[in-house]
Amino acid sequence: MTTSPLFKTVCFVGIGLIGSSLARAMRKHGLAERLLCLDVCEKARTTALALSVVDSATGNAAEAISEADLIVLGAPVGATQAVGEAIGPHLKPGAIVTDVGSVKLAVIRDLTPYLPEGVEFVPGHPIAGTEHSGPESGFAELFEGRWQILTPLPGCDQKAVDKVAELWRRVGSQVEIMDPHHHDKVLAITSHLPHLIAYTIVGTANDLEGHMQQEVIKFSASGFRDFTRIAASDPIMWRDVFLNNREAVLEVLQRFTEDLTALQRSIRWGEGEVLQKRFTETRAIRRAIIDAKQA
Ligand SMILES: NC(=O)c1ccc[n+]([C@@H]2O[C@H](COP(=O)([O-])OP(=O)(O)OC[C@H]3O[C@@H](n4cnc5c(N)ncnc54)[C@H](O)[C@@H]3O)[C@@H](O)[C@H]2O)c1
Ligand SMILES: O=C(O)C(=O)C[C@]1(C(=O)O)C=C[C@@H](O)C=C1
Repeated sequence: MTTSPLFKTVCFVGIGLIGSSLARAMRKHGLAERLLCLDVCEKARTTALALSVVDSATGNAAEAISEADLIVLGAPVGATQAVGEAIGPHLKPGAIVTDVGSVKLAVIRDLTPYLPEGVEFVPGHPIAGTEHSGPESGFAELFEGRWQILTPLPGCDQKAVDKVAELWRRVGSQVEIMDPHHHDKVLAITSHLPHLIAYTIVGTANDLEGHMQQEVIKFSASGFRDFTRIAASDPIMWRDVFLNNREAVLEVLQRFTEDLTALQRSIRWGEGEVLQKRFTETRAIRRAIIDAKQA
């Protein structure tokens, strides 16, 4: 469905999987008059242009930013300070800046010092993605039926928050407003820890002796295959997530390690009822998630 444009000129800073998916969705729904991108990677710029994801692509911040009404930051979260430094001097009064970073407190900390008066920042995080990266991997439907979390700071202009929320609703997402600190704690358990576990288990399998490694690939059962999908996620993006949500991840990892040790003990001592009770509880959680999706 095509609707009236919400923004005149939109600039994506980082036109990878997420930036290019949002650009495609905005084009599909007619939400902007002009789509630009600023990316440090020439290949990403060329690909985004060749695929008509954007109308114009540049590595020059002044050119990209000075006319933009909405700026969407889609670079790895560890690049936020560099992005702030590059775009800050060129932001026009009245512009809205938003981001899609998987971590919120660190992005707010690293970007805010570079934002001039009269520019509103509405931090955001789409709970949608894949293990692929780059503009060639994006698709317009990525955000349909998914959550978009916004973590505006006190004092942020409500009109800017409403406009960014409207953008995400129009690309098919459901919007939730959350405190950034709470966001980082919730995502540490629902997204960051699962990725760490996947990286670990696939790494452990890879460290096995040569003949065992071959068997792992040959007989990879579906449970392990699911882990390998997650473990194929972008190394730079995930390095930055762990370094920038250190406290929340370490806290939840501590609890996870204790729970794992308790299960290890139950296996050692043959406590079948303990294992069965735990697995019954976790099966109920899976079913509740599926039911909530279907509701
Ligand atoms: N991949 C996911 O599943 C997913 C889901 C939700 C949110 N996110 C978040 O979205 C952001 C982008 O992730 P992605 O998967 O699209 O990454 P990606 O690797 O596909 O794209 C990132 C792009 O940013 C560019 N970039 C890097 N540094 C830059 C800089 N200083 N200035 C301009 N461009 C720069 C890169 O060249 C690349 O084109 C990350 O912050 C990530 O945490 C990712
Ligand atoms: O489906 C996947 O591949 C994802 O990992 C997506 C996923 C997630 O953990 O759910 C990954 C990182 C995000 O910041 C948001 C979404």
